[in-house]
Amino acid sequence: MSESTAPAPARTASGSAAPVFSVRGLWKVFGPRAERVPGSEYAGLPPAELREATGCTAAVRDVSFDVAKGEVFVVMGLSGSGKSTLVRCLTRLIEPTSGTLTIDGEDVLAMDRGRLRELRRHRAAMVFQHFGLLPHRTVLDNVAYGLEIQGLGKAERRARAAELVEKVGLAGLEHRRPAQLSGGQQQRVGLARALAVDPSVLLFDEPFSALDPLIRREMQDEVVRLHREEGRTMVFITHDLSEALRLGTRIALMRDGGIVQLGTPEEIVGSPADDYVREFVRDVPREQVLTVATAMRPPTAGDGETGPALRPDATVSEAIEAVARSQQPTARVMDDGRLVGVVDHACLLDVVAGTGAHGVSV
Ligand SMILES: Nc1ncnc2c1ncn2[C@@H]1O[C@H](COP(=O)(O)OP(=O)(O)OP(=O)(O)O)[C@@H](O)[C@H]1O
Repeated sequence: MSESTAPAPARTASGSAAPVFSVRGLWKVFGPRAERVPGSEYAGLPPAELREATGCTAAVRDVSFDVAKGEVFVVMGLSGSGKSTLVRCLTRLIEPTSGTLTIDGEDVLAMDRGRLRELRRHRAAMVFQHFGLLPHRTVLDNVAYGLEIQGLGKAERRARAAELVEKVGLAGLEHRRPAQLSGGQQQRVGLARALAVDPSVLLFDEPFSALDPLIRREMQDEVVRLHREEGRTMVFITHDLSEALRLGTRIALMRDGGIVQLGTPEEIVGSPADDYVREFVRDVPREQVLTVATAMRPPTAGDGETGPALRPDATVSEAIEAVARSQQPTARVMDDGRLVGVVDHACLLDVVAGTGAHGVSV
């Protein structure tokens, strides 16, 4: 069966556990007397008019969401939509203008400097596009660095660092220096270093955008694998839709500082919230994102005896392959041994053509 483009790593039902981050009515306004903008008559103005009237830019505009424990929460949008500002607000690398923000139930806006340092070092580690590696240190020592500032003894931190170097696929390169590594390998060191402090959430700021496409794909697989193995919570910024669809448990699509849609890849592609989102996802191969649970029809008499069996979260593309291989007219969608629906040629083609109830009608 072919690999799905959205490899569903531990898709936690959002809201089922206490969220890691909880954000409500968050604003970040840059410019003179920024604090007068949220909640005022200026708040609803389009960006150009807001700038004209106040000299301010609302980089983040009244945003609310939860990041569920164990999910990969992707923040996606075009350049300038507010992604970096939003994610930097989460650890107050940028100070929000207004709103509320908690991590594991603790008020981030009330944290003093010491507590904030602790938050950034141990609880919410950031992986940047420019890896910020120490050039004179070896791979192993770069990874151990995060543990050094945590106060771990030398033997212990080298042992832990060696484990992580192995985990991100760099075994054998421990003693190289960053300049002796490729971009992808350097990014793996950055990843291992962030993992070293065992944070409750990893924040990625466009970490792979400088990598060439093949290496980028490899690094995405690495993130999926790490997420699958560890179930670690991740917030991942990207402007690349296919990366978002591949990695995201849920995607927040930003435009002009606001979130225009927040949903699973399947929801974003299958039910775009407005014309902007519809245009954004227009070229996505829907059959690789939509699942048979969305495409199926109820079983009728006679269905259910033949045809290949599929899980409800199998993609339509996997279903097409299964039906084609079996040369049966339908596939059965089975959940826990129970027949929950059937996909036939018409259901599958509707998704590909975007003509069914669940396709993106244009
Ligand atoms: N320090 C600042 N002062 C004034 N305006 C800023 C500042 N930082 C960001 N902005 C503005 O806020 C908006 C959002 O910027 P931000 O960098 O968050 O977007 P982004 O989606 O991360 O973009 P990119 O993908 O290009 O990194 C932009 O209009 C930007 O010009």
